Amino acid sequence: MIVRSISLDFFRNYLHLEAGFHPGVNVIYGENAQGKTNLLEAVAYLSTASSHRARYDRELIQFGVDHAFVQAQVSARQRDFTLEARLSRGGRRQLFSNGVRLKSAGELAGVLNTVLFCPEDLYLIREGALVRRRFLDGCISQLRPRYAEALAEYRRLYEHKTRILRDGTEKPSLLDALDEFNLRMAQTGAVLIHYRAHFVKRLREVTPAIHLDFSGGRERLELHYETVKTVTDPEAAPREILPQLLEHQERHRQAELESRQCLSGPHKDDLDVEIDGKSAKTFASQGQTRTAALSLKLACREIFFQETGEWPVLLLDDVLSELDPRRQAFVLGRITSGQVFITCCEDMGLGRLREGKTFHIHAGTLV
Ligand SMILES: Nc1ncnc2c1ncn2[C@@H]1O[C@H](COP(=O)(O)OP(=O)(O)OP(=O)(O)O)[C@@H](O)[C@H]1O
Repeated sequence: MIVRSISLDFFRNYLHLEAGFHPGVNVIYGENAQGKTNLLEAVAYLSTASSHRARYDRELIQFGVDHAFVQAQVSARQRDFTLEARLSRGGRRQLFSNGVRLKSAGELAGVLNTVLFCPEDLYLIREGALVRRRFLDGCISQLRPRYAEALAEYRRLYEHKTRILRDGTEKPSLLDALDEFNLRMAQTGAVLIHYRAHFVKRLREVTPAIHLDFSGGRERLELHYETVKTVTDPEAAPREILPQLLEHQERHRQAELESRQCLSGPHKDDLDVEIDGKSAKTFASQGQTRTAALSLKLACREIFFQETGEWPVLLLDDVLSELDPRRQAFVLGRITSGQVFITCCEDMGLGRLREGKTFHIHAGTLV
């Protein structure tokens, strides 16, 4: 899939931008705080309807303005699409594909897939479980619209149940709804566990070989999906997982009431990474955890290709300058096909690696 061009209005620090891209490598360089990441963020938004660094859509709208528009011409599945996002400070965002309003964000991923890689991702292994869950959720949501819907539903239920537990002591009648919320969370949670287990299975097929190659044949990487303890087979059908989740909830009922927190469910899942049989989070060096994080991201890109038959658009935001020359060479050697956007502070001559185009961004304009 290829983003042929983009047009931005009032998006972050861009008053108006029109840019045509190369199907190969697009290097975007400029000084700090000029709008390089904002441009990648706009491309990513058209595939996930979310931003890796904004909590709310309104953060993407230019200061002092009420609306922002992002539009791109995309080629995918041998067809051309015009994808558009209209953001509004007061109202709901609207998404369009070829002028037709989309019902859900998941429909964008049916056209455009992106894999974004930024310096924070280098801490994927070291940080808490939340970042690894986000990594899994981001990948699976793009591949499986049903997962994205279940995830959104689970988040809504989680927020609601948390409020019930928090306010239940002062207002005991709220607790009457607890059983209903437990059942719905277990039903939706079973779907999440099933999809996560299958995606981790794919990661286990692809990532170790990349990591072995990356570490010069020295390190063996293993991945384990960790979920609710009572689930015996996370790859099983959701209906088989459901009673096991209900059992876990029941066992933790009292503890949830006492702590006023949701303690049972896949919102505590983790992806455990081991290098040579030892937990990478606890024992691996900084270099090893970086290599493992890069391997996971590159594996994700390859799984997208296997699933869709097309390379997702790769967005490398400032990540190359964070890597030593050997890791830089490995990453660049691995991405010999598909469209890539690379941001950096100076023209590193990366465009010469493959055919491409170089853009100089200054103060939200193309120089
Ligand atoms: N909603 C907004 N409206 C206007 N400007 C914004 C908005 N959000 C962010 N900015 C500004 O956009 C500018 C550019 O941000 P961006 O993150 O794209 O920089 P960058 O070129 O990637 O820099 P760096 O190399 O430091 O990562 C910043 O100065 C920031 O203040």
